[in-house]
Amino acid sequence: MAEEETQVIVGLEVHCQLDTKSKLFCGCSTDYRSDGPNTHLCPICLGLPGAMPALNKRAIEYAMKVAKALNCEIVNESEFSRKNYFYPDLDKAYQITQYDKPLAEGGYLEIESDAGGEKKVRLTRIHVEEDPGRLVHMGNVERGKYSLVDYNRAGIPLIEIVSEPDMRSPKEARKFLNKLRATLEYLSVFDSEKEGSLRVDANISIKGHERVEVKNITSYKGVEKALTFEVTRQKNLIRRGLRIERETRHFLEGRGVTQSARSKEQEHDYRYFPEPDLRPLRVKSWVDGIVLPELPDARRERFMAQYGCSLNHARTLTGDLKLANFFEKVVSSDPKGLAPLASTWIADTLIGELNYRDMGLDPVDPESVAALIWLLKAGTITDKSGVEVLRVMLDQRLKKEKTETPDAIVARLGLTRTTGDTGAIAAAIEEAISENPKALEDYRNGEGKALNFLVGQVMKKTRGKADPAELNRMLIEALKKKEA
Ligand SMILES: Nc1ncnc2c1ncn2[C@@H]1O[C@H](COP(=O)(O)OP(=O)(O)OP(=O)(O)O)[C@@H](O)[C@H]1O
Ligand SMILES: [Mg+2]
Ligand SMILES: [Mg+2]
Repeated sequence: MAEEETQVIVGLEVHCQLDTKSKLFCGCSTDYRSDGPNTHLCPICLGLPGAMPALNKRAIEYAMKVAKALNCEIVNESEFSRKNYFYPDLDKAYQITQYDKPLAEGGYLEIESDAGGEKKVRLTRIHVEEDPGRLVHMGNVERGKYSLVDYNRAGIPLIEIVSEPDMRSPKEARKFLNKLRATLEYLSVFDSEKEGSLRVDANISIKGHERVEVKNITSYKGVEKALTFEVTRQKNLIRRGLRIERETRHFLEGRGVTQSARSKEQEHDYRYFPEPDLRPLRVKSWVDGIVLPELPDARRERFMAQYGCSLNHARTLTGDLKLANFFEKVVSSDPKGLAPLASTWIADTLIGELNYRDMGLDPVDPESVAALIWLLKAGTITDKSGVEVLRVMLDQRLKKEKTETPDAIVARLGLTRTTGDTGAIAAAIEEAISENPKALEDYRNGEGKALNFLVGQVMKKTRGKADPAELNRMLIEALKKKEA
């Protein structure tokens, strides 16, 4: 099939919990995760007869902050509606949401496109709604033995951000979500670390064919995986000349596959009508009073200008609020001097080592990393030893052992660079050459790889402490002598 015929089209509906103290229509605390199920309830969030909702002003301010940051237009008048459906996660049998008059329309979010460079993903709308309760299925969704329900989550403020179908691959969808998460965190309206704080319905089609909606994916990686699975499934059907059904599917996280769900409710099944207990919302005039903080794109530009970061490093560092703050703390004692080393060591090495350990940034203190960068900058240790020190630092934190300063680790492991100690290097070179006559021969026959191999051997013998430039120079000299 030609590429044009297999063009992937993705649009996302993203539900984000707003990090308010109390729920959207009552005073119940939203901080329920550490408490037992069904402990943060009142007649309003339970929807008992006669209970009257009262709108949380802070939630609307948060939603407007997001709308402004995403370049949306706040409408003159928006409205809450009741979306009626029967499902055990909804004890009052309707959800208060916004339907034909959402809070905000239009807007866009810029992401790094697959083709390279920035691209705008247009947004359709942002609306405010209450979260339903949480169902815990014992067994899987389709064939569970029974389900438990926790209404603590019922009534927590959500915004739903609906994108236009502007993404062209699962990877772009992942980029969109990462950028959105970063933006929400910079705005201090969202806590991505809270379980279930972001949930995605991912719509995907192949150009010219029906779209499929994969509902309620709860992880960023999950969205990319579910979409990747769908691309393969849909392309296979098309290749075999079969039709793609317009349907809703579930993502089975453990198996990495999607599965057809019961047929999707039609819009009229929801019997939407304006919520009679809430007045229309006229808040457009608040927009001018909303002051936005520095957002990820602006911070990225600043990191490049102020610290000389490469585009990729700046992207990585500012793509996460905590990481960006961490970087600025690390370089604070000498921004110009430390930034070049700190960019690579944090954006590449530290992130790599953290991911490898499935570890977050929280246990790592910027002071220790700054101390390590100073050692590297002063030339006290080699890059190779730097990695070793970093690994020890991370392992101590991961295993909750007593932590040592980088200097203490260098001293304990004897990692100080053996520069000037040419005797030790020369001895290691002699050893390496005599142990590897084949490499010597290959080198004589002009094989460049042999030199790299010998460098590695000498490095090993000096346990990475030798200055790489010095080592290289001395090794080539020694090899030349042997040739003569
Ligand atoms: N051809 C398409 N391929 C992939 N995604 C599409 C396509 N057309 C529309 N979409 C996306 O589908 C989503 C439609 O969401 P919307 O909430 O408007 O309707 P819905 O899915 O029918 O309703 P519900 O809120 O009940 O899920 C948007 O994110 C849009 O970008
Ligand atoms: Mg929707
Ligand atoms: Mg949808």
